[in-house]
Amino acid sequence: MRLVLAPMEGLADNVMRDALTRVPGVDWCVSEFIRVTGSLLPRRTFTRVVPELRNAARTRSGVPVRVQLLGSDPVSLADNAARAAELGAPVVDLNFGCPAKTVNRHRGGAVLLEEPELLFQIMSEVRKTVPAQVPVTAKMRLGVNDTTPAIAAAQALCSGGAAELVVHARTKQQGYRPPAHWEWIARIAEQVTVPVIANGEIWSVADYLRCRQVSGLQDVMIGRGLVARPDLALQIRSAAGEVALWHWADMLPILADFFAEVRRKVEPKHAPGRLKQWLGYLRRSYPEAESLYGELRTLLDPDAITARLLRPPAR
Ligand SMILES: Cc1cc2nc3c(=O)[nH]c(=O)nc-3n(C[C@H](O)[C@H](O)[C@H](O)COP(=O)(O)O)c2cc1C
Repeated sequence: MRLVLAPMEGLADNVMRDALTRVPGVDWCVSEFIRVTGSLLPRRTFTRVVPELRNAARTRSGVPVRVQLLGSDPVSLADNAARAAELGAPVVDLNFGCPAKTVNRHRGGAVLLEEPELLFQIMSEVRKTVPAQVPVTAKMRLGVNDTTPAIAAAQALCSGGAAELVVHARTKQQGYRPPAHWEWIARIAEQVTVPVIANGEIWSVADYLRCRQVSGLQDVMIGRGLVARPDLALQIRSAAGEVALWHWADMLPILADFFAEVRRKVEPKHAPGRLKQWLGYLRRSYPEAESLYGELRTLLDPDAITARLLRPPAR
């Protein structure tokens, strides 16, 4: 079983990846996408989005981080993929799932799913250019407005040389609206010869088990579910899958460190917002997060927030 932290631009940055991988259970992370628009990007662009490249492409807890690129031009994607590999990316991942309007308008992300020939060209050019020992993988949705392109897109990516596919089981039009259509992951997996990883709407062990049953796959990528429940991978790994192995008190030092890192790396005016963003997810899983989230409205002084996080729980 492989459990992966999903790439999430603006949410799972390196500070969040560091925090989430302090809880055991995640096999690897995928970086936020690096947008490739035609030129060879400077090395600093890669290390800005993926600072882990300076740490042998690992989070502080030693979990590998793969580098994700987004674009539509085969040659410049290939050149930038080769640069990512040269900088130490263990795997280069290509994003064919982004639904963002500006990205799609510039022919990137999910819209390319309707162009299997271009998908093939991109993947083969990138595969040809990146050193053979560095796998190239892809992340896709099921289509743009409907699922018609799903199988052809997956096959094109695999024929082009993708070593693995992550399938986010929704179309672009479905955005992030539940449910995720895991049955489509099974259909795709039947039609390709590379390993497939299931993705979409796994928030609990029960969701994982249902996804496994419907998709027929053990390996999953989890995004928002891990932000909301940082021990979800650990729970899934626990034999019964029902015991909470991580408690709210275990989260507090991680939250305090996360906030300290955010204060070091993010503009001060955005720092409390970042903590609030995470607490917004955590309160789905931990009732204790609710009061902290409520207090943040009045508690905008960063030192007070840190002190509050580290205060021993009331008896
Ligand atoms: C805030 C946010 C940002 C995202 N950014 C990316 C991204 O940079 N690259 C990518 O391939 N997918 C991105 N995604 C999609 C996720 O990787 C994942 O496919 C999606 O959230 C479904 O998984 P989940 O239900 O487990 O969250 C993003 C999702 C969210 C919510």
